[in-house]
Formats: sequence, C-alpha cells, structure tokens
Amino acid sequence: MRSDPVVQVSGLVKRYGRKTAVDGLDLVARSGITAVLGPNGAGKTTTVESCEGYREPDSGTVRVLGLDPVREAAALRPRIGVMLQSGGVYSGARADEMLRHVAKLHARPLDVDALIERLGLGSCGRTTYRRLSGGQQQRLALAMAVVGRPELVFLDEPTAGLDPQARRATWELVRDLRADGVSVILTTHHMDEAEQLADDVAIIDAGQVVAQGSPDALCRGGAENTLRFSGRPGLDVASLLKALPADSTAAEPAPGSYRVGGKIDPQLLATVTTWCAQHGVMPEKISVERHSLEDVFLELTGKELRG
Ligand SMILES: Nc1ncnc2c1ncn2[C@@H]1O[C@H](COP(=O)(O)OP(=O)(O)OP(=O)(O)O)[C@@H](O)[C@H]1O
Repeated sequence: MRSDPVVQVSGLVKRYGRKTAVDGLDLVARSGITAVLGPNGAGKTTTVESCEGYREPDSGTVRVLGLDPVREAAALRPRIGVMLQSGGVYSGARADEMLRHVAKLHARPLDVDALIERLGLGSCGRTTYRRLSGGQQQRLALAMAVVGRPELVFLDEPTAGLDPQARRATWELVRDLRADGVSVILTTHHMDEAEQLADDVAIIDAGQVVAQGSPDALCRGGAENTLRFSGRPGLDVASLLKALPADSTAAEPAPGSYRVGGKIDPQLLATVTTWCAQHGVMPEKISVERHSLEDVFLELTGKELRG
C-alpha cells in the first residue's frame, strides 16, 4: 500500500475567460513518481500550477501535502520544489551563484557541487543564466527545484529539448530523488519517460483525468492486445474466428502470418492452440503483443502527443 496522498485534487475547475482549461478534474498522487501525460492544451500545466499555488481554482479543492497551496502557501513553499518551464530566474546572475543562493534558503540543502557535477553543469557555473544553452537552463532549473531537499517536486517537462545524455542524467536524478523518499509529479510529452520513471501515470484530456494507474496496469487494462502466430498459409480464419469469443478478430495479414485481436488471456490462447490442434496446424512463433503506453494514450485521447 502506498502512503497518504501527496496531492489530492477534487473537482478542479479553472477557466481563462470563456475557455475552460480544467473541467472538474480529480487526481490523487501518492508517494513515488507520478507522470502527468496529455496532448497539448489538455490542462496539465494549469493543474500543476494550481497545485503549486500559482493559480487559484474557480471551484474544487486542491491539497498538497495536506495543505491548501494558495491559503497555506507560506507553510507549503519550503516543503516543495518547483521547476518551471521558463522564467523565475534573474538572467544576469551566474548559474552557480543562483544555485548556492537557493541552497542557502533551505535548512538541509543538497551538496551544490555534487549536484552541479551530476547534471553536467560543471563547465557553466560562471556563465550567466542568459548565456546558458536551452538545455543548460533546463538543467539549472531542475537543480534549483531539488537543491532544497523538498518532500515533493513538481517538474514541468524536465527533459524537453535535452540531448539523450542529459535526459539520462535527469532520469537518474529523478530516480535518486525517489530513493531518497522525495515524491515527484512530472509532466511529460515522452511516453518512454513515463514508462521508465513513473510509478503512476495520469492521462489528462480536455481538462479531465481520463485514465490513471501504473504504466503496467494501463497497458494491460482496457486496451486490447494482439496475439500473433505463424502456420501454413491459407488457414481458414473464418473458422478460427468462430471458435473465438465475440469481439475478437482474426486475420492473415501476410501469407502464413496470423493475427488475433481481442482480450488476450490464457483462455483465448488455449482456444487458439486447440483450434490449431484440431486443424493439424503447428502454430509457431506464438507471441502476445502488449499495447504500449503510447497506444493506450492514442486510444483514450485520439491524439498524438504533440498536436
Ligand atoms: N494564461 C492563459 N490565458 C488563457 N488561456 C490559457 C492560459 N493558460 C492556458 N490557457 C489555455 O488553457 C488550456 C490548457 O492549457 P495548459 O497550458 O494547462 O495545457 P497543457 O496540457 O499544459 O498543454 P501543453 O502540453 O501545450 O503545455 C489551453 O487551451 C490553453 O490555451
């Protein structure tokens, strides 16, 4: 059983003028890493900013570490770390100065030099913020969010625009945070990032959470999977289909290559092999293809991640 919620959002509504950005959203995040996925404009940033206390809900409630992020901001701020997509940094300040300054504001900061090294920022300590590359600015923002050893960190697209090496370094840091007992809420457009890092994934579309669960559960649940096998060409797929439960599909997309779609469970596998046995077919290369998180995402939202 995972612990008490670190974030609890109930019926959150947030409008910008006539645009409803968040539309009665419910979200519970527990300790560990929670990834928030959704197409462009789904309401991820608005939701996260409401949790950070930057936006006041039009209705609904938000609790972060049990506190109201707007009314109890003073108590909450020292306990959370926030990585913004941009801004919040004086562009003339040096990278290392800024990080040391933020570290001093906290009682038990991380070792600044180790953090700089960890994120590959060693070469740019004396560089002013405005002269850092986009990826370096990104990593500095991450360092500033975590240096105070918060209980909970919000990371908004922490690896957007990073090269593969910097992405991996960021993933390692996020995993270390979890190992240290820090909870992480991260928004991302990268399915592999959610699959690699998250204990829990919430998919947001049109201002609501449309699915939530572990990456594994999301891939297993709801979405149908595919069973493939090889056999001699020209098998009677109509006969196979008759043996299968309703709502299944059976096809021979290429000669001798068969695909069965539907709820693939041990019973269905037994039905297929029994049918093969009855028809003197030796099924070869039987495999079950699980849907990826990306498949699940597309199925639920009907949209590509970058819309
Ligand atoms: N300050 C604002 N004023 C007006 N509309 C806004 C504002 N901020 C966001 N919106 C609108 O609210 C909706 C939700 O935006 P939000 O930034 O929360 O989505 P998102 O899921 O984070 O998107 P993205 O993946 O593109 O960052 C969008 O339609 C956006 O255009």
